[in-house]
Amino acid sequence: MAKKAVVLFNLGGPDGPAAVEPFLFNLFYDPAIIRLPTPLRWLVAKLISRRRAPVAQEIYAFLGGSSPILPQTEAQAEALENKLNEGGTDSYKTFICMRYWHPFAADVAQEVKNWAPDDVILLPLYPQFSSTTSASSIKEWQEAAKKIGLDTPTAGLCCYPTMAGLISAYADLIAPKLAEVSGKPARLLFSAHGLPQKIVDQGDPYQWQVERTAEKVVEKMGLENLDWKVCYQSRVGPMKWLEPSTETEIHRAGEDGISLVIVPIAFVSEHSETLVELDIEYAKLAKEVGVDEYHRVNTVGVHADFIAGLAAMVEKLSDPSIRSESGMRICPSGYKDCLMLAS
Ligand SMILES: C=CC1=C(C)c2cc3[nH]c(cc4nc(cc5[nH]c(cc1n2)c(C)c5CCC(=O)O)C(CCC(=O)O)=C4C)c(C)c3C=C
Ligand SMILES: [Fe+2]
Ligand SMILES: [Fe+2]
Repeated sequence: MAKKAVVLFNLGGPDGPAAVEPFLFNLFYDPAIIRLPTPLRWLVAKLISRRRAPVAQEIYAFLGGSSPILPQTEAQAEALENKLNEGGTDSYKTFICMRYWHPFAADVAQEVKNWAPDDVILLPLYPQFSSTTSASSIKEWQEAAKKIGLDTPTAGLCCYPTMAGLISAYADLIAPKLAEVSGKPARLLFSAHGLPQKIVDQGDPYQWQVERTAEKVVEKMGLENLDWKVCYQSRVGPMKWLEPSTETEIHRAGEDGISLVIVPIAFVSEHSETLVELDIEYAKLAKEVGVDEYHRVNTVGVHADFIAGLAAMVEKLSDPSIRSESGMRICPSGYKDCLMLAS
């Protein structure tokens, strides 16, 4: 029975008020986020994290001072481990690795090494690939693994924007929310975390993949004349970010005098961007600008279709014939645009 370690990657979040500023520093010190050389990047990260901390602390205060992203990811890791070990011949163990707060790659790589697996599978919990998320996490992992001499054969998954289990989980979660709309007609807003336009212009496939996810969900819903739109939330800083923004779309819905059903299309668990930004800030804005009804669809979380889809991809990755030479850059959904570890 082969031992297989599955490492789930996500962003991470502060585990208390004192962690907010150092968490933000780690985020802005990431060269995938702030693309400056080292001493300057350190200084910029210090300045931005100090300035942003009070705003972020207010956001996390709504959640009791900390992010639920780790417990949410733990639930997903447990569900995936159970699914993978269901009657199979391999023994799977899931690990969680966060990019900007604990558990960090250095500690998790050591834990994986101590478990002594025959195979390691890297699974970013980002359906759509971005240089700022999946690639940044995998790079950090590879550096940590190298440092401690973890040289177990490793396969990684770049992205899965149209994975069947993801799409059917969304369709299943959206349908009852659409049915809840009782007043004016509804528009479905697929809201993804934004990205500076410059990063997309440099070749990041995130926006393209987000659009593919939304299209597939709409196709799966099979509703005639469904009114829908992709938009981007959570802008930070003065740069131009992807458009239209979610705020702009909420204003437009108010002008059109319709209802909104909002779907977080790039997050697979609940955290500040869903529980505060979507549920509190945007819900308030929707009311102010005259949106008739505002409903928010839950993230896919531990939805059985999503977990089964992840498990199927992990099992597929166990087949060495579908791995590239480096073990990475696997794109089961056929996205040639995926740039992960192409270099
Ligand atoms: C698809 C996922 C994400 C992308 C792409 C992404 C890019 C990105 N984010 C920032 C800045 C911030 N993001 C923050 C929180 C946050 N971001 C994501 C996901 C993506 N980010 C998640 C899941 C979370 C929530 C974490 C949690 O609550 O646990 C924050 C902190 C919150 C705040 O201050 O508003 C910042 C800052 C940039 C600059 C960026 C791309 C360049
Ligand atoms: Fe973010
Ligand atoms: Fe890919």
